[in-house]
Amino acid sequence: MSHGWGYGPTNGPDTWAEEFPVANDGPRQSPINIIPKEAKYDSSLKPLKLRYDPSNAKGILNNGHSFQVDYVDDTDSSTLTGGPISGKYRLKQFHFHWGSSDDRGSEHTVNGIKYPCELHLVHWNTKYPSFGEAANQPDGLAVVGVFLKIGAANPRLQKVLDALDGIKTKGKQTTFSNFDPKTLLPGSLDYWTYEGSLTTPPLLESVTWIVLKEPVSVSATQMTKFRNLLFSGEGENPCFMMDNCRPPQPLKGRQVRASFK
Ligand SMILES: N/C(=N\S(N)(=O)=O)N1CCCC1
Ligand SMILES: [Zn+2]
Repeated sequence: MSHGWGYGPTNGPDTWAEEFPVANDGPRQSPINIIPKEAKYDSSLKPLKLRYDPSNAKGILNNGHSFQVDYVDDTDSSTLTGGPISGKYRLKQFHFHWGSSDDRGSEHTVNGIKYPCELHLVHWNTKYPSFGEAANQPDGLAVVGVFLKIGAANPRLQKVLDALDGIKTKGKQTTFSNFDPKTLLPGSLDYWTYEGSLTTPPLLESVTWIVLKEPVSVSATQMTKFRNLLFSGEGENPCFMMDNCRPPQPLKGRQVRASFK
């Protein structure tokens, strides 16, 4: 039975370096703790431009580590441009990380504060022929991170949450169509940005991180729906999906820039 990486006591983030040495040795690992007072305002940073075609949504999958909503990425109809990046990056998928309780779950932290959940919108640089190729390049990926904060129920999340009953166990997927992830974003697109990595194995150091300053709301009841997913597959011992978050990693001299004063 393959052991495989995960978030448990025997295969969690502290063990990943055994198979993926970059976990400990890499100069640009993610996530990080963002200290706003140490971020440098950069007036050359452009506004983010996110243009998504809702009809590109194609499915929702429980991948055993999180769940993801996948997008058709064979044209430039759903893209990220502007911000800290050059050129055009195509939306590949979005997914979330969350905790076992409302006091933790995000991967990035702000002044050491953890949010209960963090949304990641994963994009790849169209100067490369595919996501797989781009993921191995230092400027290959751009991930927009959005914090979710406990408050009023977020109606924009509901369509995603209502689909989770159909993908309870690892490997399950269903169709998921007509969804614009722009609706999940906060009113302000102010952001912090730094050069980092995937936060899961293979931890490739190919991500330009764009972390939005303003969180969006999620209710405690909505959070329970995330935690009702299973890491485990059908017929396996059930293991509820929660705390699927890597802790902040050493900054190793990196500069975090801010798009706002
Ligand atoms: N770790 C990842 N994204 S993340 N958590 O760094 O945004 N991914 C692994 C394969 C596709 C995206
Ligand atoms: Zn992620």
